[in-house]
Amino acid sequence: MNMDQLKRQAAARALEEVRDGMQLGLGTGSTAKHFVELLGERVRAGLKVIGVPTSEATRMDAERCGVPLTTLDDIDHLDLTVDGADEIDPAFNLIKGGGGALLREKIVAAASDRMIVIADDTKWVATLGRFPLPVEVIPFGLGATRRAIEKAFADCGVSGQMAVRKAKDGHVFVTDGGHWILDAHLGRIEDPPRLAKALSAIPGVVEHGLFIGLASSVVLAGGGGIRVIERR
Ligand SMILES: O=C[C@H](O)[C@H](O)[C@H](O)COP(=O)(O)O
Repeated sequence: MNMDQLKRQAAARALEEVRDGMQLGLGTGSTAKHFVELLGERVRAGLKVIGVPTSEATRMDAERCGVPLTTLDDIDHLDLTVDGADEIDPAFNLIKGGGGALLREKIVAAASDRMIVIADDTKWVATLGRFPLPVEVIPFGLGATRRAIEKAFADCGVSGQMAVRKAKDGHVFVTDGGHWILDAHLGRIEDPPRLAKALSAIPGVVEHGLFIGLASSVVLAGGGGIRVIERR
């Protein structure tokens, strides 16, 4: 089974948790895209749900698949968010934002009663940090913000190169919110909650890709089958 089939399997398992009438957060990325497609099939077969997309890309996918959409201004909570991740550790800390959607993803996950993370099992790691940590920043004052981030890294005992993310065309990648992303190559993040707190305190940082205390369960698809792990 190839990686894409594993991602679809994880998405299909998460779909089993969806009930009629649910208000859903719809994640972003290649794994979440499978979930939106499978959800669309169920909607076309009569399932009644409404979704809040975490990116313009997901909004377009959901519209294409016939999933009805709303916003967090029009509903007061979400029952369940299903989203992918770039890394997941045993404490259910996540790195997200490889696709640049971390800000809306975090807003949606935080507004949700439950978050199911769907992934192939290569995303499950002992320690976060091999995947570069995305930090979404305001372009204004970037030099000062960068120095503040470096100081936060040093205070938290991590270090590594940071680079402004580029799009495929070589131009700076701009998020759905009009911001830029610094990708920090840290290698190991020993204390993700501490680093998350330090980054959140920096004025030019809009959001960062450390998701702490948001995931309720993880669905991992691998060669040996599906594993569902619940947060204790
Ligand atoms: O911004 C992107 C999201 O955080 C994705 O959920 C994450 O990058 C995982 O994406 P994929 O399922 O494509 O590996």
